[in-house]
Amino acid sequence: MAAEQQDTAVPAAVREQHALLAEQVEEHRFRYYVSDQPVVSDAEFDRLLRSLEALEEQYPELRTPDSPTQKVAGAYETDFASVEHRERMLSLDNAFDDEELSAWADRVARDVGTPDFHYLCELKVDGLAVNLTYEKGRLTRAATRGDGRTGEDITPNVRTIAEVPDRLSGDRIPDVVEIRGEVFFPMEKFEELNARLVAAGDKPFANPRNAAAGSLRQKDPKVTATRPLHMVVHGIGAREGFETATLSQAYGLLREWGLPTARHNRVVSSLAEVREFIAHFGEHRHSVEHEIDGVVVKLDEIPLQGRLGSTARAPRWAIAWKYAPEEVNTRLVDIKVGVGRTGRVTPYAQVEPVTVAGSEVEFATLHNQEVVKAKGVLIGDTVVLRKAGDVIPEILGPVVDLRDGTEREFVMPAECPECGTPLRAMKEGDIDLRCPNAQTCPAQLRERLFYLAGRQCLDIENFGAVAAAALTNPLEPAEPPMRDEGDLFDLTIEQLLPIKAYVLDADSGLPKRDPKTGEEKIVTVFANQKGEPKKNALAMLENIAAAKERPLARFINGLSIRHVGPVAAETLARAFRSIERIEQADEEELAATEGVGPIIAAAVKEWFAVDWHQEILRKWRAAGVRMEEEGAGEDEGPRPLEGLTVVVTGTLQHHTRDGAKEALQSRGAKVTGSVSKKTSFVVVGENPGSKYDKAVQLKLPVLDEAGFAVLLEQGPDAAREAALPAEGGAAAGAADPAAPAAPAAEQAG
Ligand SMILES: NC(=O)c1ccc[n+]([C@@H]2O[C@H](COP(=O)([O-])OP(=O)(O)OC[C@H]3O[C@@H](n4cnc5c(N)ncnc54)[C@H](O)[C@@H]3O)[C@@H](O)[C@H]2O)c1
Ligand SMILES: [Zn+2]
Repeated sequence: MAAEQQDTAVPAAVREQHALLAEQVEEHRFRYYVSDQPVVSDAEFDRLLRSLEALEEQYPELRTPDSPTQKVAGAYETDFASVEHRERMLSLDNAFDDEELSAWADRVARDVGTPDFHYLCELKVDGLAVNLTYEKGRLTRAATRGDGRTGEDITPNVRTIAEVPDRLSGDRIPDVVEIRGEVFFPMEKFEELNARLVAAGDKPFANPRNAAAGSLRQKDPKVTATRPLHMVVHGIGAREGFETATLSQAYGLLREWGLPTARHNRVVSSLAEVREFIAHFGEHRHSVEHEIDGVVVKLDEIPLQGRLGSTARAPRWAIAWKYAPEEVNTRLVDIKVGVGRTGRVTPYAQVEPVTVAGSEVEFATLHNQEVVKAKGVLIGDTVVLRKAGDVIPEILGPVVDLRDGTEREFVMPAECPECGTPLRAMKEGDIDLRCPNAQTCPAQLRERLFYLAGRQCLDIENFGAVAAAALTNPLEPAEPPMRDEGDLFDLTIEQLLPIKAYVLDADSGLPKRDPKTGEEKIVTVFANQKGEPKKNALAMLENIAAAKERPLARFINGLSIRHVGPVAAETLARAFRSIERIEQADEEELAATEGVGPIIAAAVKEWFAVDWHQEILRKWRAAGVRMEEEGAGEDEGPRPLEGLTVVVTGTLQHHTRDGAKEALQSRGAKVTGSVSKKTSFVVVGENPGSKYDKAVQLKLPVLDEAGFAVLLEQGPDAAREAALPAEGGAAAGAADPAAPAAPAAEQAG
């Protein structure tokens, strides 16, 4: 069959198709290797190259030596002097699935002629290949790969990379050695670079790989020196005066000489272990210090590598396993803004839907207006979109070379898109703009409620985004059943039945339209066609009632107090045990609570100072919500230590730290982590730290374990008598009944 085809002439149409494809591939390579500004994603490029290969598979006549499939890309006239590599720099063959990987392994096993060989697994660094020549231990030349025989002389540029030693150190330095490696640009520095370029009126880069290439291939090495470039070594070329049995041993020597070898290499003896390595780094792709686009598997034994040899473009003893691409090119259709539950207004990108890393993406985060500017993206641009694992998709940068002049800059709106209130920064220096209309802005209200009902807070099943929107901002009736979250526990089925709302698209949040009439779809949200309650409406009400019993921390988290998330909520609940006591605590007490601090303390105080927030709590209480921890109510007996603030430090004999805390709290005392002049007592065990010194300095009553027992059993007055004599001449102060820690004086009211 194949033989027959070889004999038939290649049809003219196929020849033309081949020529067109070849030209496209060459053009993309030029943009990629020379301009550092590719216009298609790597995946798209790989597809083109593969279709070219497929054509040549079918019509082998087309596979001439000058076909792009037969060359290491990169023989171009550039601004750099050309230099010849002593030994060719090759590309790598790819495996895109397990079949291709095991086919390669089979070939290796067949051709090495011995069962005794090892695989060296390495990460495939996403950067650009560089060849370093060391002569008698001195770096004499650095070059790009070029076409594999001749590259560009970038020696002064490479010298600016801190990790690249000018002189090799240690013993056994060879007369000549070519070191191959990858220069990369760290992802976390990328946005900063583009911001600088855009501010200076220069072209931003589309992704870190292009930034690495563009930064290294600067005419002026001083510019290169300002870029945070790094290098990882992944191979050796020509060498005189040293030889090792395996590549992994060679890496060991390279490391001794001071070269930046890879940290994650592994030598294994079976394909199963290779697969494990591939799977492991597929999962932990982002825990590596550079971007990776795959794994390179090599035969470790150098003499066996020689036995397998190379094709015109790649060694037969190595293969590159490619991970699914995380970057795709797509069009930035629009930049919109969304309003969050604390009023923060954030721009986000709407792109032409694309599939990346296995899921369809239509939206990407842009954080804030400064980020939009820093990225240098315009509405209408082709952009590089990245989806790294489970992280929300982000836009890396624009493909500037595809602009046609119709692109426009994003302008942050001055008003809230949902309620029209002028936006502002809440504090001087805040980048984020907020809608200050916290109480009635439909977006904030909806988002707050959605959060309050969500998993982390009251966990009310059947109460999702649709219900939150329908209850606060329905089409009908005119008066919504919920003016704010205060009405949550008063909802009745009668209120729910008449509610009508748009059917919203889950992704865009916009009303869905009837495909035939083009009209927006409207539904009664909680009633069926007969006007009877839907099952999930009844379930929702039941779940709301049950949510009254949720732990205090869940309620605190659900209040959407700025800076108070689940962790701070948990801390506050544990320290104060009821909403009421949090409210009564003054700012300093709050701030002195371990895990709280001044920012949260101020935000909590601010929240309670707002009238309509108070109204929410009043309504909830009226509906029977307690918002306190078990045992924190009035019915728990006397609270002899009410109003005292106590610090415990050091190790106690008869109490664990938690036990001591519990004993104090159950008697009404507050236990804090830091000593201040408001502290009533400092309980000191063995090996106390600086808290003890501070207590002495502030002349506070200090209790040892016996004194602590007195405090628990007989109360503060007796404990003050039992306090340790203060050190260093302060004795009078500690014994003074007017010492600064009198509990009555510090009660906040
Ligand atoms: N977007 C575009 O327009 C465009 C154009 C041309 C090429 N490309 C992309 O460039 C790549 C093709 O380039 P290629 O021919 O250099 O092949 P390749 O990048 O797939 O593999 C060869 C290269 O991998 C590098 N490498 C990284 N880690 C390595 C390691 N541990 N061991 C050995 N080598 C390692 C080496 O520099 C080597 O030259 C593809 O990803 C392709 O999509 C994209
Ligand atoms: Zn608003």
